[in-house]
Amino acid sequence: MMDELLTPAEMSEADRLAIAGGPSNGYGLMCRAGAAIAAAILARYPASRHFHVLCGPGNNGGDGLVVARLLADAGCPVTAYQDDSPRPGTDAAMALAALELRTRPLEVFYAGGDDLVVDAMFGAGLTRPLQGNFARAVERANASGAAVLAVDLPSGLSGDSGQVLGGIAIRADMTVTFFRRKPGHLLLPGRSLCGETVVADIGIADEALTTIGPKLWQNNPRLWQMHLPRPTENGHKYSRGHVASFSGGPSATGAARLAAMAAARAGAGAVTVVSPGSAMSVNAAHLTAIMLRRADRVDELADFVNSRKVAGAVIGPGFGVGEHCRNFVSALNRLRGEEVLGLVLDADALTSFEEEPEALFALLAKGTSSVQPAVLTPHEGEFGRLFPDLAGAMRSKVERAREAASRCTSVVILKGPDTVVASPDDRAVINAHASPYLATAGSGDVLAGLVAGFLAQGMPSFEAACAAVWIHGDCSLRFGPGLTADDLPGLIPTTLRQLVGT
Ligand SMILES: NC(=O)C1=CN([C@@H]2O[C@H](COP(=O)(O)OP(=O)(O)OC[C@H]3O[C@@H](n4cnc5c(N)ncnc54)[C@H](O)[C@@H]3O)[C@@H](O)[C@H]2O)[C@@H](O)CC1
Ligand SMILES: Nc1ncnc2c1ncn2[C@@H]1O[C@H](COP(=O)(O)OP(=O)(O)O)[C@@H](O)[C@H]1O
Ligand SMILES: [K+]
Repeated sequence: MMDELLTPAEMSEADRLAIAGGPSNGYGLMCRAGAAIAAAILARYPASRHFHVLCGPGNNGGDGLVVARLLADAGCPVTAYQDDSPRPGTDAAMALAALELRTRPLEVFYAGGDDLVVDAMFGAGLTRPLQGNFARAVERANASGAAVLAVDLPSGLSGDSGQVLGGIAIRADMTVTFFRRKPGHLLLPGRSLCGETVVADIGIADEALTTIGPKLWQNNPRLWQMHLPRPTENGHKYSRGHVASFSGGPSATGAARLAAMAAARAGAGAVTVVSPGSAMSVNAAHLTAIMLRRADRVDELADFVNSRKVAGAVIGPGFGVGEHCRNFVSALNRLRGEEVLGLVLDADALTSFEEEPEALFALLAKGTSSVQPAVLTPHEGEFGRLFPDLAGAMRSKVERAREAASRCTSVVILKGPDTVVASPDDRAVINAHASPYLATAGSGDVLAGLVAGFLAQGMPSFEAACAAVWIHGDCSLRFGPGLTADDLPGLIPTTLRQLVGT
C-alpha cells in the first residue's frame, strides 16, 4: 500500500532506518534518487534543448548533482548551478566530486522556453523562506516558459503543510518524490505547485513504516472498502439502517432533503425527513421514497427516534441557527450510542455553538469506547467559528483538523479542495479525489447525508467519513461540468457498485 503520507521528519527517519539496515549508505540512496529522477527526465522530456539543474546546499542539491552527472553521461546538454558548495564530508560533496562538469553560479541561470529546469534547490530540509539568489532563480524558472521538474518538492514549498514559506516557490510540471508522498504534495497550494507527482522506489524497505507508524494517509478505498455496508440476504428495511434528516422552516427545506436522498443512496433502508409543523406541506410536496415526520419539540423528537429505531441522524443543513438547534443537537447526542447510532453535525448545528463551543465539546465527549464518535463536517468558515484559534493557514490543515477532532472527541471532516478527515484517535486522511465542480451550493448537504447513511448501517465513524468524502468526490469527477447538488445523490450508485459489486 502506497497510501501512507510521511512528514519530512518521518521521511528522514525512513532514510536513517534504510541506511542503518543497509546495504545502501546515504550516498547510495542519493545515487538511486538521482537515477530515478534522470530516468523520469529522459522518459518525459528527452527532447529538451538544454537541461538546467539548480542545486541547493543540502541533499536535495546532492540529488541534483547526481542527475547532472547522469544526464551528461547520457550525452545531454546540461548545466548544473550552485550558490555555494556543499559542506565537505557530506553526501552532496561526494556527488559534486563525482561530477565531471564545472558547476556555474546560480545567479547566471537563465532558461529558454524549450529547455528543462530541474529544481533541486530545497526539498524536505526547507526551514525558512527563499531569499537572494534562490528566490531569483525561482522567479526566473517560473517565468521562463521551460518545463520544470522538481526533485522531491518544489523549492519554497513546505512538505509538512503544503504552504509556501515566504510567498515564493517553484511551479513544477512534474515532481518526483521518494518512497512515499508527503502531506505537502496533497494539501493546497502545494498540490497545484507539484504538477504531476510521481513516487520513485529508491530501495527503502516498507518495514521502515512499522517503526515509524504513520497515521496519515491519502484517502483511498483501500483504507475503508472492507467496511462498506452490504445488505444481508434476509435483511429488512430497518435492519439496513433508518436515517433521520432534520429540516428547517418552510423556506429552508431543500438541504435536509438533499441529505436524506444521499443517505438513501448510501444504502440506508429507510430515511425520514423530520420537519417542523410549519414546513410539513412544503416537504410533503417534494418527497416520495423519503418519509416525513413532524417534530417541533425535543419530546417529539425523542419519541420518534425511540419508536422508529433511528440509527443515524444528520442535523444542521438549512436547520436554522439558535437555541432550538442546540436543544435538538443535545437531545440527539443523548441518544447517540443508544437509539441513534451515528450522528452527523453540519452547517447550522455547528454555527449554533459559535458562542459556546466548549458546551458542544462537553456534550460530544461520551466516555464509553463502544459509542462511535459523532462526525462534524465544517467548511473553513464553520471551522473558524468553533475553533477560532485553529483558523487560518498558520498551521497545517492536517494538524488543525487533528487538534479539532481531539477537542470535540469527534471525527472532523474539514472540507475544501483538500478535505482532511481526522479522528480523535489521531488517524487522518487527505482527500485529493474530487473535482472543483463540487464547489456548488448544497453539495456539503449531500456529503453530510452520505456519512449518516453509512453510520446508520453500522460503519465506524472514521471509515464512514473517509468513504463518504471519496465517493462524493468520485461522483463529481464522473459528472464534471454542470454538476449541481441535485445530481449528486443519483451518481452515488455507480460509484458504490464499483466498490462493493452488485
Ligand atoms: N530522506 C530520504 O529518504 C532521501 C532524501 N534525499 C534528498 O534529501 C533531501 C533532504 O535533504 P536535506 O535534509 O539536506 O534538506 P534540503 O536539501 O532540502 O535542504 C537543507 C539545507 O538547506 C538549508 N536551508 C533550508 N532552507 C533554506 C533557505 N530558505 N535558504 C537557504 N538555505 C536553506 C538548510 O540549512 C540545509 O543546509 C530530500 O528532499 C531529497 O531530495 C535523497 O537524497 C534520497 C533519500
Ligand atoms: N475546489 C474544490 N474542489 C473539490 N471539492 C471542493 C472544492 N470546493 C469545495 N469542495 C467540496 O464541496 C463541498 C461544499 O460543501 P459546503 O461548503 O458545505 O457547501 P454547501 O453548504 O453549499 O453544501 C464540500 O464537500 C467541499 O469539500
Ligand atoms: K526541490
